[in-house]
Amino acid sequence: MSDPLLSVRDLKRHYPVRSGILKRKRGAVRAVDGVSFDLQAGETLAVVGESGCGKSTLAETVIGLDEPTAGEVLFEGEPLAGTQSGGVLGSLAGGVDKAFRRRVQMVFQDPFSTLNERMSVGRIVAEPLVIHGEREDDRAGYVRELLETVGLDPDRHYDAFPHELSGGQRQRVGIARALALEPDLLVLDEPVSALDVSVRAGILELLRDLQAERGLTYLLISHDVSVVRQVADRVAVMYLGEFVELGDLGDVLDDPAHPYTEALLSSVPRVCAAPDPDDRIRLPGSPPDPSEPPAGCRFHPRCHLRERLDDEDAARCVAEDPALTERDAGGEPRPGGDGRTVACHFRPAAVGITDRNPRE
Ligand SMILES: Nc1ncnc2c1ncn2[C@@H]1O[C@H](COP(=O)(O)OP(=O)(O)OP(=O)(O)O)[C@@H](O)[C@H]1O
Repeated sequence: MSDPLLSVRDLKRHYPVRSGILKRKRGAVRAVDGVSFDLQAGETLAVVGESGCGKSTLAETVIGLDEPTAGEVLFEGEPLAGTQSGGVLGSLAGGVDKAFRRRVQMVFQDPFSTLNERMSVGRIVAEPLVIHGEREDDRAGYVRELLETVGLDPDRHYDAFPHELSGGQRQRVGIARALALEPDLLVLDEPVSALDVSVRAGILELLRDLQAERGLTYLLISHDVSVVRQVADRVAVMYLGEFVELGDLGDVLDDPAHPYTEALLSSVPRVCAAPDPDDRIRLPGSPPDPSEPPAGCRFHPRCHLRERLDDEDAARCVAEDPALTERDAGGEPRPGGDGRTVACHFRPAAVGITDRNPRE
């Protein structure tokens, strides 16, 4: 396998919590707290998790919109300034970073707030070209081509303003703008969650077609497992700033190995049938405060599996922070390979649990 397009190593983004007149630092919100992954060219990795688990912070830190507290981001094997070996992000100066800024673009969640209402569609899509001094000779013609590529009508939409467009059309404008500099990697932050259900399928189909035609690589951020299922090749499940499971789409979604993944999925309707309410795993309470994550496994206070462990094993969940370790498809530890990784000390089979649902 060739080198990954993007590698993220132990990335952290902590926001200081300050209080008092002197605004002294009292602690830190650990929004992203030691995340690592590789992204191969042409693949889609989805990051899924509940609201507040750190997905958007991860996306923004990876793309350089936010400054990492620690860790490293490598693009085609080269570390970026602003991550561990490069110093402060404000000085994005090196050649790698200039290239990175062109080759990595973001599609934002809300096409209603991210398009400049005072600019025409043609100007919005051309803006990255203007900033980078690109295609001065035939900018308008190229922008018209881009509009066609994303399913808009250049004759109708080039001179239109955002308020004249539907939500789906606005998101198509956002995608055209992101494509203008011919990037390799698109970071898609909840690309359809602000849209009506009826237009979501069209946008997801467009993203799939663009990937097939242009060989694009996607980092998809979503809280919606049904969206992830339609687009992703691999899935990372995020909880309280950490990845708890990472693996191929089918492995993770059809046979989750981490109890949090099980709980997250048990509330999601399958394609044909809604889940039987009695089969759901109920996640008690809400996620803990990310400025004071629980000791040991961060999921342990809400874990349905832990309730079924004997005292000695249950104490391990509180005492030890499990690392993401390699497992085989059945969730058992294995020596090496590039399969799925899971951060949990236990597998139900290993502790004699066959029915993981704690209802009875
Ligand atoms: N600028 C900031 N200052 C302080 N805390 C922040 C800041 N941005 C995010 N946070 C906190 O970091 C944690 C992760 O937030 P983030 O927005 O990344 O989560 P998310 O999974 O994308 O959630 P959502 O889908 O609701 O946006 C949250 O507890 C949030 O309150």
